[in-house]
Amino acid sequence: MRTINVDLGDRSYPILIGSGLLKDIAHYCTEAGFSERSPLLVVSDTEVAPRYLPALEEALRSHGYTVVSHIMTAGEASKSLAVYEEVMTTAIQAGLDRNSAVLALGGGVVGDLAGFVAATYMRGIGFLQIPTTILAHDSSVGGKVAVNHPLAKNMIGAFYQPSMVLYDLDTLSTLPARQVSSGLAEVLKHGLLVDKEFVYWCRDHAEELLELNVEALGYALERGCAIKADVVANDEREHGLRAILNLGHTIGHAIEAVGGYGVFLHGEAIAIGMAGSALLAAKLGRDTSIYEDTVSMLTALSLPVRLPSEYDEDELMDAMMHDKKFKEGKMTFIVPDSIGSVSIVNDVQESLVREVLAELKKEGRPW
Ligand SMILES: NC(=O)c1ccc[n+]([C@@H]2O[C@H](COP(=O)([O-])OP(=O)(O)OC[C@H]3O[C@@H](n4cnc5c(N)ncnc54)[C@H](O)[C@@H]3O)[C@@H](O)[C@H]2O)c1
Ligand SMILES: O=C(O)C(=O)C[C@@H](O)[C@H](O)[C@H](O)COP(=O)(O)O
Ligand SMILES: [Zn+2]
Repeated sequence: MRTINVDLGDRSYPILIGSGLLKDIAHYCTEAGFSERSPLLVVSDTEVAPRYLPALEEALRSHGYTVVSHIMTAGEASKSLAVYEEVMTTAIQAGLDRNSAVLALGGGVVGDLAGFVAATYMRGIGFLQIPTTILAHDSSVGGKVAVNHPLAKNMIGAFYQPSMVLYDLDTLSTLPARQVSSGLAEVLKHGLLVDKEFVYWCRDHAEELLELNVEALGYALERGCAIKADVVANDEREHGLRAILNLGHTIGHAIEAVGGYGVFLHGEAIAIGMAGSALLAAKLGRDTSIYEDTVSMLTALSLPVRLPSEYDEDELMDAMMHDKKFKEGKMTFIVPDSIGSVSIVNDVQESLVREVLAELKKEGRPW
């Protein structure tokens, strides 16, 4: 088993990555301090629950826990205030109390929504993340929990750390290929931020990663989680450094909101956004090889790097004005300086962003 600690003082917690962890769920709940006298709420979705929920419930009940489960429709469209209210109704009807906990069994959609329920039910109860997608190595760590507003991603949320992240690699074997690539976009992102060697390792092991080779995947998730944990430990509430985790997200979130949630998967939208950030880097005087390398690595992971022509640039610009880094009338972008190093650039000219969007729609090299 691989263990990474998220170092946040009295809110520190471990990320456990390994095979077969779910059968010991009751042990981990006890370790997290969850009481057997208060009901637990498991939140999952219609793809994950049939595969992994019955065994999880049984393992908890056989150790004396009372469990109630809420199964939401799979997909990004469920990350909404309406579904949040439905889960809250389940929690209230099941009699969850202040010593209860929410267990998020699923990908980032389940984790973000269930975490927001945990953060707000009776002003905060216990929370355990059980990620089942590659992408969720990112979403389960760091405590950003939220639901979407139709006009902007993750607009309604909180910072609320889990007590533990329990990453059972066995669950990843049932992921569809498109979800594998989407998750690898955020793995690559973590490398692009701070670790050039890891980026090239990802490129060299792209095939193994896409085939879900357990050794390669275990290492990639451990490295991705470790990079994220380190950034979060240094700037939990995004006063500065943490903004780098948003590489590709200014454009990516706009694509998700404008196209409709779930049309492009989160990792796919972020892949196009990272290609856009690399184009912006070139416009700001960085080496064009950053764009070439970024695009070739995204392509190796079967990720999109082009924006479909029907995406309206005015609508995308409007959506970007709702980005959380749009402050005091200024657009901030995370811009690569080289592979494995980025800067936070404030006050990016709107005209440059429009040029990037136009070029993202074109086939072939922009120069
Ligand atoms: N909180 C954060 O810091 C953070 C970080 C990154 C992304 N996010 C959010 O995460 C979300 C995307 O996460 P995601 O890609 O995991 O999406 P997701 O939760 O929708 O999961 C993707 C799809 O895979 C299915 N699935 C999940 N596990 C499976 C398994 N083991 N086998 C078969 N199918 C499985 C799901 O049912 C879903 O259809 C976005 O909403 C994004 O904004 C949050
Ligand atoms: O944890 C972070 O910080 C991130 O930015 C990670 C992102 O991958 C993630 O998509 C996050 O939800 C975006 O946050 P937001 O504050 O831009 O909504
Ligand atoms: Zn993301």
